[in-house]
Amino acid sequence: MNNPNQKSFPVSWDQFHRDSRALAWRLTSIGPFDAVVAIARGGLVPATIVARELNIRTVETVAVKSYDHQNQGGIKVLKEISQSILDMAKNGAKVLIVDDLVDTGSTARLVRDMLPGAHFATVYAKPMGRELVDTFITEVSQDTWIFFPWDLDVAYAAPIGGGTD
Ligand SMILES: O=P(O)(O)OC[C@H]1O[C@H](OP(=O)(O)OP(=O)(O)O)[C@H](O)[C@@H]1O
Ligand SMILES: O=c1[nH]c(=O)c2nc[nH]c2[nH]1
Ligand SMILES: [Mg+2]
Repeated sequence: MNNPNQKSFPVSWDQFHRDSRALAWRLTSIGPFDAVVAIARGGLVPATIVARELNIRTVETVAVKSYDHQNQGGIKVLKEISQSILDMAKNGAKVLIVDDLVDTGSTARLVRDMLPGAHFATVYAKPMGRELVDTFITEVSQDTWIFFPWDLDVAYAAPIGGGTD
């Protein structure tokens, strides 16, 4: 269930672009990478930005679903990593896995097992999953829900001091 004491961290498109670029900067000293694997859906946006900045043209997806809105359900792999990428990795290619965030770490654990030698990068990380990520940009507390720009709309905000404007 949604936790009423949960803090919220809304992220704008502009901020997400800047944070994803910062991730790309941090990865320049670790690469070069031969391929990117984006964890769909949330990892698609940062993976596109990172692949563009690092000039990586081979982009693969693995689709994992763990949450229905803010509720964590059973984790499901909806699309596996293609055999050609698994073969590349086995033959020594450097593969970068990208997701938007790591929370409990269950998605990261699952995908890391598919590509044990790959570098795992996320834009945001919560403490429970942080150890599973090789590179991330911003840590938020475990009781914070990150609202991504693709899940948001512009809406009226009541004045901080109460009442209406
Ligand atoms: O560390 P965890 O507790 O596993 O949570 C992190 C995962 O949860 C979200 O994906 P979600 O399953 O909501 O699917 P989506 O990417 O399609 O939004 C997010 O994009 C991460 O992939
Ligand atoms: O949009 C999201 N924000 C989060 O904080 C989160 N944690 C797991 N899955 C998540 N999705
Ligand atoms: Mg996801």
